Amino acid sequence: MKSFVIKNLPRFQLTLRSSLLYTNHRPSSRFSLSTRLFTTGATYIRRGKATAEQRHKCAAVNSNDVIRNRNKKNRGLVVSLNDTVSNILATEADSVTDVIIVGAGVSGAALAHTLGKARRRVHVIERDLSEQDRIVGELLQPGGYLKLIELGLEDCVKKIDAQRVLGYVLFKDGKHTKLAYPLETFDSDVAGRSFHNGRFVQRMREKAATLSNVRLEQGTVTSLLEENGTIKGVRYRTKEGNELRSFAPLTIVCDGCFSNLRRSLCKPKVDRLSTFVGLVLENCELPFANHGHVVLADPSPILMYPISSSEVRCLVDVPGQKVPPIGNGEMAKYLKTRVAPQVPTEVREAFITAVEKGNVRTMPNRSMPADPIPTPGALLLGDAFNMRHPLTGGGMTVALADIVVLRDLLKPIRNLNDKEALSKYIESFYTLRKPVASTINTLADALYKVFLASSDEARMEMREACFDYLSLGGVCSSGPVALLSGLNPRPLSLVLHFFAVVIYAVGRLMLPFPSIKSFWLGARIISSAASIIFPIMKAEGVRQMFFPRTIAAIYRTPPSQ
Ligand SMILES: Cc1cc2nc3c(=O)[nH]c(=O)nc-3n(C[C@H](O)[C@H](O)[C@H](O)COP(=O)(O)OP(=O)(O)OC[C@H]3O[C@@H](n4cnc5c(N)ncnc54)[C@H](O)[C@@H]3O)c2cc1C
Repeated sequence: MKSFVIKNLPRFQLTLRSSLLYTNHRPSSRFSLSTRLFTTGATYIRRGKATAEQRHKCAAVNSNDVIRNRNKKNRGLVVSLNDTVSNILATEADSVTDVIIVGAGVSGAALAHTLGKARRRVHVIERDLSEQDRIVGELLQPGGYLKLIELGLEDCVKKIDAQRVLGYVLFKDGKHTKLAYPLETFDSDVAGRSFHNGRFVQRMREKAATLSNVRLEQGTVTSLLEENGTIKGVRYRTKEGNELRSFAPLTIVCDGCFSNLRRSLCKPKVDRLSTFVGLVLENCELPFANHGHVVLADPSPILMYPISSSEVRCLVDVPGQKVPPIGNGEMAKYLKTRVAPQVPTEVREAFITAVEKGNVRTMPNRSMPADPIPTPGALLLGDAFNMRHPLTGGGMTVALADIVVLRDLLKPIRNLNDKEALSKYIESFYTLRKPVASTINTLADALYKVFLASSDEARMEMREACFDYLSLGGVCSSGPVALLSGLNPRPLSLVLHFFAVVIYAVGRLMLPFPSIKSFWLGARIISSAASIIFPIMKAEGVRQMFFPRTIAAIYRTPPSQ
């Protein structure tokens, strides 16, 4: 059997058996234009299994551009199929692809491997298969690592110079407090991991591509194909500019935080909270090895953690919608004069050197509660579906936890063309994922607001109390850290700790003797805390978060096989 090497995966070249279809990467002379234009038919032709009828259908599709654009404005990038052709396509596609995955980032790559291992025929379409250099998704919480193990992907954090993370250190006004992950009851291998996101994703893509039933293709999905309210597949553009279509009974959209395709599958309420300014610090040692560092700076937190044995990622939060422009030097000035004096002295020089080197990147920090529009044949996953502030590094943990839930739910469905069963399982997915996802989301957004510096005395009292509460140790630190790390993401525990901080903040104002001023400040702290947490919980869905059993769902737990 022949092998093909995908050349645009420089770090981990993917070697694929010739039975897989890689339209983009094949010597074009070996394939006719129609073969390259319609991948589904092409698979058959390539394998020499195409019947005359199938060849005919394939040609018919290529010669008929029957896609109409209906309600594009209101529905997002969704186009409708002409009935006749879609029937032909359904017959073709049913026998070839079970699941189309849009995007092979953290979610898409992990999902491709997971569904491939479950013997689904998967077609992954990813815009850029080369190794990305990004400032996102670089710290995987231990809870996320446990999910990686459940998915059999833990080896993807090996051989990429990933660093073990054992907890956090919080810095505030010259003081610091160490918060260890509660890992005592776990295997010694379990810990957080920090790494270059691109290396991690590339390892997962590589692993998915080793499965003969996973087809990884470089292309940009431009729209979802819909017929009578059911998503039938996608339309995409290859690297060479060819417009192709792919069809499957289930399309899972994992196109990340800037998703163009989410609009028809959810009601996106995106809130831009702040911006992370990312730098890489070289040749320096963090004050506490193997720990994430969070500085409660003014106006907002600074994060640091190792991403390799010689590099430290520094993410400076800039609140609001705007950041100082990079081009005219204002950003460098801001970082040197306002931020540098607040970073720990051990890394200050490396911080200034990194600013002067000029490799400064920015990324918006956005929050978006999951609000799906249940649509037969399609599903959103990852940041396309749900986002939270990245302060707590929860995004990958939520995505991987969702994949575990989805994998278990889909297991009993042998035929994904059974639309009714598929829709019911997918609806159960929205309910089953909620307690874990909404706990991590609520904690991230609430903690970010608590950690912001403010001119409001009540907010500053709350910030101070939160730092002191976490410094108390025992359950006061292990409880919140278990939530943050994804080791024990329970909504009730989150609410208890949040209000324990509020009571602690108010209680100490009353000592040694309460005064009218302290009563008034205490009332403002309570009101301010409520104004932080209740809107987030409302957006997440109080009922789904705390009382998922009251929501109609066909399965409360993944059905036994
Ligand atoms: C600044 C910042 C820092 C973060 N840090 C952390 C952290 O430390 N830890 C953590 O757990 N989370 C972190 N997150 C969140 C984390 O990055 C995301 O939750 C995670 O990457 C989501 O994975 P995803 O697969 O949904 O999206 P992505 O990983 O972004 O993948 C999306 C993929 O889809 C592809 N794509 C997009 N459009 C198309 C298209 N039309 N057709 C084909 N392919 C397409 C893209 O090329 C990309 O490969 C951070 C987020 C931000 C903003």
